[in-house]
Amino acid sequence: MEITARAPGKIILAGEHAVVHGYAAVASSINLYTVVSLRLGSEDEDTIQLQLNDVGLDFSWPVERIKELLSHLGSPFSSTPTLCSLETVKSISTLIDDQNFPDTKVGLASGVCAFLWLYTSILGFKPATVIVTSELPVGAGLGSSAAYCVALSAALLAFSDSVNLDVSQKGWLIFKETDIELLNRWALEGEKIIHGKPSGVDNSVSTFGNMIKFKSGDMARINSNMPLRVLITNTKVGRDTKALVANVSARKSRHPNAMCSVLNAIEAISDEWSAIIQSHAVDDLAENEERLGELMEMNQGLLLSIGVSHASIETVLQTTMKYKLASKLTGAGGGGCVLTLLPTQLSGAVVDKVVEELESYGFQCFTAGIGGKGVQISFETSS
Ligand SMILES: Nc1ncnc2c1ncn2[C@@H]1O[C@H](COP(=O)(O)OP(=O)(O)OP(=O)(O)O)[C@@H](O)[C@H]1O
Ligand SMILES: C[C@@](O)(CCO)CC(=O)[O-]
Ligand SMILES: [Mg+2]
Repeated sequence: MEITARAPGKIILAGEHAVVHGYAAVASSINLYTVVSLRLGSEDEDTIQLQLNDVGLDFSWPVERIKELLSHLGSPFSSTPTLCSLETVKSISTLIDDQNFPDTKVGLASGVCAFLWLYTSILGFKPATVIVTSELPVGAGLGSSAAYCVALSAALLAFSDSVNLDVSQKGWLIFKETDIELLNRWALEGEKIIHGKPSGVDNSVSTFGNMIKFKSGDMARINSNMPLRVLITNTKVGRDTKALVANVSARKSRHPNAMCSVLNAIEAISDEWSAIIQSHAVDDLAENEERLGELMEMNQGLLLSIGVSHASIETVLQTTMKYKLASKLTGAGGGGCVLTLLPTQLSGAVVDKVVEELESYGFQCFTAGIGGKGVQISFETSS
């Protein structure tokens, strides 16, 4: 039997980085997905195979070799999301080294490590083939790591003893409430391997979908009363969330008072964002869009002050500013993607001009549906 799971990416509208330190953030799912298909039993019966199509990597581990390094952990323990210890990361790294991991792709090794941890913890040592494909740019601020961990956790849990699913149902299905909490906790353990110190906002919005406000591990759903349109510009400058998060923490320990003031200011922006977006005053749409734009500009200024902007991001800001449009980086920054608010009254001709100018720098612009469903699974064989 084959199972397919899909999990959405996300945009952070306000509060990235601050959220790692316990301050509020506002995030929304987008309709771009990472898809994981999982078939138990592999062509070669005694292996666990992983195919990462977007990054051109293929792995095949003999089950016996994985057991040799990890069976002392007593897996599977699918109902108990558990931190992957440093010692286990070392054992898993040996499994990755066995596969002659290409030096040029070494940044992707933590994702493979997260796979092996989630796989063996949830399903133990059953042979299988797992294929990952994504519509999200990998490592560009749209939550590709969270979507990867959430979709993997969903596919693995669907085959575990810990969740109850009706395999006869057709189409995309959602998990029951208790099962989805378990899934989200496993995805967070995967994110910890990739990010080091994730706040949990990315995996939560990918798991539950919609728009959320997130603070210190707690999530509140936001019911948006405003149409929201943003342009996403991928600067294509590669970056790594783990390093950026670590840099912000280091700056915070060097300048605790100044950094706390900045992070508090970011939280005030997240609070105002969520209040405006939920406001019922539909007559004030243009005014509210203006206020959101101002908040985005302020948030971007504060993100610059904590050291996570980049020359490419500044180029996007200067370009959109010429058209009086507000922008901010989204996700960890340091390159990656930038959001530009597109007010309802903005003409298509202006949007086309902005996109043309941004793309002349080699950036890639696109739009995405905001606030759709979270993780889903299907028992129908993908074509
Ligand atoms: N489709 C995929 N195939 C393989 N690995 C992936 C995939 N998507 C994500 N990853 C893993 O996630 C890592 C990128 O995560 P990272 O957190 O740096 O960026 P992001 O999640 O896209 O951005 P942000 O955290 O700012 O939202 C990759 O290096 C890889 O290990
Ligand atoms: C930079 C960060 O705040 C958001 C990354 O999308 C990290 C996190 O919250 O885990
Ligand atoms: Mg990430």
